Amino acid sequence: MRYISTRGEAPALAFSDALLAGLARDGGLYVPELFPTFAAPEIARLAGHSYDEVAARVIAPFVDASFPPAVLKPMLKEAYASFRHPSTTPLVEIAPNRFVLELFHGPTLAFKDVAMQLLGRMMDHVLTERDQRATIVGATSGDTGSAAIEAFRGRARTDVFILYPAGRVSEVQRRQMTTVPDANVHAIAVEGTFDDCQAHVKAMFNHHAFRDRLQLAGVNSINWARIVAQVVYYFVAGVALGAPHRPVSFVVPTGNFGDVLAGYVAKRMGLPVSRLTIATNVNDILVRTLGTGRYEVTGVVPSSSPSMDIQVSSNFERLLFEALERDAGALRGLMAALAQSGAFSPPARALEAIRADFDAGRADEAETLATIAAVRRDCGYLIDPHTAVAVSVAERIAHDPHVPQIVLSTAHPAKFPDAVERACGERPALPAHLADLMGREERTPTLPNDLAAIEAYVARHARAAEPAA
Ligand SMILES: Cc1ncc(COP(=O)(O)O)c(C=O)c1O
Ligand SMILES: N[C@@H](CCOP(=O)(O)O)C(=O)O
Repeated sequence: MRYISTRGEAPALAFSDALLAGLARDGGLYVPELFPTFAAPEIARLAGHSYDEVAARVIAPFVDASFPPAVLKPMLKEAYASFRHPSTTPLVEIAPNRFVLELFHGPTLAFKDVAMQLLGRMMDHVLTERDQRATIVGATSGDTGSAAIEAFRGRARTDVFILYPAGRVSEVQRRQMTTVPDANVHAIAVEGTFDDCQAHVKAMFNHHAFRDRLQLAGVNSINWARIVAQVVYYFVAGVALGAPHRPVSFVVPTGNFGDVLAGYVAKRMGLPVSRLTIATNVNDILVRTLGTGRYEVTGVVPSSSPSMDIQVSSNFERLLFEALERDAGALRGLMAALAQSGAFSPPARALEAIRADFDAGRADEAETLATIAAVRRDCGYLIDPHTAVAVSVAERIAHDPHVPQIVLSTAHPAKFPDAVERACGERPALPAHLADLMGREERTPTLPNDLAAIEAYVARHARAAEPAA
């Protein structure tokens, strides 16, 4: 399997090279040359296997010679051994034929751990094979950062620099990043929004001299390995609820579009997915795009689901590439319009292709908080604000009641105790391994919203230019 850039002007790479490359050198995102497919009997045979066994089968067609089964299988076993639930990603029925897929049983209490626990091991493996170091730069609206820090802390071959928007993540999220004492970890507060942080990360990749000198690598969902690891739980949940013998649908709390894109990939691989519903908070650029046909960036509005306070939805580019029938020139045109005027209008046939697979809905603040309260009252079940956005949309979107509807639960409620308490009067406690989080010492520089200042900081603290130990 080779990986090509959505912008069509970067060299095609093998999996391990795409894993370390992050953003393609033409500014695009890597995608597989083609989507591997599973026939219905192969999908049926996934039933009854553990999470890591299913992962080994789903991921195998995407990787290269660095990850033969003898490497990949134990790596997956070890990655998911850190999850606190024996099923890794269990399903809970909250209404007839409506299920919550709990993705937050990993070490940092968000769905990002599912991919990041694997990505950390994969990168370390390739860097060791090549006797290389890397400087990881990432942007976070709260959860990618802590998951990446947890996955890479203390690793000899990597330094991790995470940019987060100052004052725009929850206190638990911030402390999960800023209280990690390992010397290779740098959690940096940036005086801007998540979109600013993500733009700085992409700009560092597009600054080729800087990128090469520091041996930059990416752990955001610009990294294809993140997407692949997330495809697994769509198969796990779908098969548990009757696929391939019957279709299932998914409702996905969405910001940067990595998670719901993984659902689309699962569908392209043969999982019978009837609908993929994009659920957003008031930062609803994707809902507006599907509704009006115009992708138009407006200002970010802070919400009680801060991880989804995103306007520039990075992975939408991968979907557009597919919807444009992989016409990289056409995609470059849309991305140039976005860079120039903050907006573009996909051609009608691309929009039609997107609407054939996706629905979209949004939940405002009142709806989100009311949903937390209602689910607690009616089901005795506590959900976080991101999950609540999706449950709220799931309840309102047109849907075939015979098709199981799976709502992705992307974070543990204890990551957002203030919002949950405001909604239902109950303050969820952190699990035992984080019980003393609020008392731990923080370490976090604040930098201006300025690329040069951020690059200077990274260059001063990264060890990548030194020879590997
Ligand atoms: C808790 C939570 N829910 C939902 C999302 C949105 O996921 P994505 O960015 O993959 O669309 C995020 C951020 O990625 C998140 O941290
Ligand atoms: N919501 C995310 C934003 C970054 O998304 P990613 O999937 O591209 O890493 C976060 O919590 O940081």
